[in-house]
Amino acid sequence: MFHQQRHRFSQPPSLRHGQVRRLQPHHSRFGTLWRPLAQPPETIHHRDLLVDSSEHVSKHSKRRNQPFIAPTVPGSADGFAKVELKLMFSELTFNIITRMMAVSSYPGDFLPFLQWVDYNGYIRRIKDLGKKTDELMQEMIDEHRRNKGDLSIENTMITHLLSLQESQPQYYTDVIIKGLVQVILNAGTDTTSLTLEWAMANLLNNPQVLAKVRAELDKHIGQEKLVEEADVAKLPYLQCIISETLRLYPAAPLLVPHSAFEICRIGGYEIPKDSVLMVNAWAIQRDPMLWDDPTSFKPERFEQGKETSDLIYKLMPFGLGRRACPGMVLAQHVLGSTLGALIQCFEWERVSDKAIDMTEGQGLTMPKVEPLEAMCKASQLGKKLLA
Ligand code: HEM
Repeated sequence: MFHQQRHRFSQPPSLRHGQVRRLQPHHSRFGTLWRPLAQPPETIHHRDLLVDSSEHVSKHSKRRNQPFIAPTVPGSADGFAKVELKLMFSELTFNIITRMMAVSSYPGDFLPFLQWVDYNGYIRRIKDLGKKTDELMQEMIDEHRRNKGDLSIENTMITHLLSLQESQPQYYTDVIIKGLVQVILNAGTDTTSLTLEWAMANLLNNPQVLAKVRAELDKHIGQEKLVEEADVAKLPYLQCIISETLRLYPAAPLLVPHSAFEICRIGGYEIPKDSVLMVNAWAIQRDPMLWDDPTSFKPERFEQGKETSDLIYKLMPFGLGRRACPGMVLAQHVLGSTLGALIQCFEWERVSDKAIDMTEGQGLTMPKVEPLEAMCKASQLGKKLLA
């Protein structure tokens, strides 16, 4: 019997790029926060995150007292349960980014903003939402100001920006800080959650790949402990799956527009000064001149020793050069540990025998037209953690 419920989960913030530290819960007036352990082993411990998610409430004040939500999928301990992954991944990445910026989690306040597409009253709605978003971000800043010196917020992005405001008040105004917060939110959430969705869709359509990565996880991590961020380095096939997903489904298929400061030559073409240049990474990453069997999902192509020459010029999901994505390392940590944990904790199947529809939708980022749903059943470790 399938359980048709929707579930959500989230994780703690990854820390600054490349920095991986173990977190411990700290109960403060902001709710349950996660702070680095005084003594590393330098890793985030997912087991610490498994806390009750049943109290997901919409009131802003109440949500603040809520701990992190973990991958709890009711029904999955007894058999296969249906789960909508798109929503889960959106909340997960949104929580990670907001916690990195401000510790608290604000998905309910922002989700309407992410879902504003509507035919009627478009401009008015955008203005209203812009105002609400601005108020919410101003509140994040004011709250940090009121609680200056509080250890629980000492390492958030907003705290660092406010300290820059003290030394350079003309530049780091509240408006600039809100702009930076907004940029990170926009750039970091959708991209990561869409990539997770594409990766899971590919795994569900390629059960042999899923079986192979499960074997890798069993061999290197086992069912006694949950995969941690630091373990991802020991899981080359999982990393190949992430590369292959980003090759076929780059979240920003045209990267972002670049402008030429000077005349330059690219691929034999002269690019006039001030031209706006769009790079079609999607096409380059599927170019039959560059890749064997380019449209097939084959993580093996990235296995050691293969595809090393010129890889940097033909695989560019994070862009290249000095304006390349600054969130790349963070994204890779989140993608690796989230996919690893999902594969370790659950068996996965499609909702029907039909292959998952991989049609790409439109947008600044590249969504999957059909939001991904799947059936999952808790593994031995999953059951233990959910118990
Ligand atoms: C799978 C996840 C992600 C993908 C595929 C991705 C991809 C990209 C791409 C293609 C660009 C433009 C690069 C260029 O101009 O050539 C970009 C820029 C950017 N990304 Fe990401 N990104 C991801 C995750 C993140 C995360 C997690 C963050 C932050 C927490 C982030 C923050 C940014 C920022 C701030 C920029 C603008 C950089 C600039 O203009 O100098 N991204 N990203």
